[in-house]
Amino acid sequence: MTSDLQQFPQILTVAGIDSSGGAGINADVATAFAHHVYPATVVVAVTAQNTYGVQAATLLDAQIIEQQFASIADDLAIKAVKTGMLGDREHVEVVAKALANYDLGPIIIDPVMVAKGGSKLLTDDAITAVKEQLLPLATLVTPNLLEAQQLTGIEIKTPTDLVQAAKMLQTLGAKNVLIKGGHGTGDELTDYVLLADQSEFTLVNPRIDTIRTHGTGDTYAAAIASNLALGHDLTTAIKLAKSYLYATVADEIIVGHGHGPLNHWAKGE
Ligand SMILES: Nc1ncnc2c1ncn2[C@@H]1O[C@H](COP(=O)(O)OP(=O)(O)OP(=O)(O)O)[C@@H](O)[C@H]1O
Ligand SMILES: Cc1ncc(CO)c(N)n1
Repeated sequence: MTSDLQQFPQILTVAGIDSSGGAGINADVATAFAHHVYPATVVVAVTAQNTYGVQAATLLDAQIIEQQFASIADDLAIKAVKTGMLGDREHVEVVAKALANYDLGPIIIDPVMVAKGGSKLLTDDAITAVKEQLLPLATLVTPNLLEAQQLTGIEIKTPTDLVQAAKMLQTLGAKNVLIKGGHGTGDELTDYVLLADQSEFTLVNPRIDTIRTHGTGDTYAAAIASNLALGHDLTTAIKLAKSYLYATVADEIIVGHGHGPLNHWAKGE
């Protein structure tokens, strides 16, 4: 369905719900609202988790996932979409098929594999499906260091390895690549970006001394999607998202006893 009305900027997040509210769809929705962007959601998984870790997870039936996409596509005007926790091979395939079927704008693939407490959010046999079916659709893929290693088979120890891995992700079909450095060691964290035109840049920030980093990856990708929906180009969208993310980590709120959630009020706009 189309409309001539000037529609409010809308994004879609395709991911899992976090019962403790800090990661997954919950983080994406908070991020979108903080950007004055409207978030629609396709729920793939429901998790029982808290700031200590993930206690249980259930994946929804393919049929209701397909219907959520259809319902949204029939009515809303989605300007950018991001994926997060997809769970297993079957669900990666269902989501890839839907993303290929509907025009939802730029596609940001956050290839979520492991939660902060160490629980697996994607089965090992799904990694091939991510490579073969999701990466070719990706406007941007946003792996952390471990995910980049899993997807490329390249052990990332040096800056040269990082560039190699990013190039490999492009060879696998992702147009633009952002490898996040949150799992790096040292006082500075470096994200590496390789764009479709082969230009590159890094984003460097001091490591904030906090354990309250639940949902950083989700928030980053959702902020990029929100900025794209607002009309920013990809480079600007990434830089603004990084600045938003940094503020949400720096100005911590105390929720729970472990890896607590981010402060989505930090920018206060
Ligand atoms: N302690 C910290 N201080 C400042 N920035 C951080 C910190 N931890 C993570 N970040 C930033 O958060 C972003 C996401 O990093 P990370 O590599 O941890 O992603 P992720 O593993 O996908 O996150 P998640 O565990 O939420 O899935 C990076 O840009 C990183 O620099
Ligand atoms: C539902 C969900 N998605 C993603 C992550 C990773 O941040 C998490 N912990 N939980």
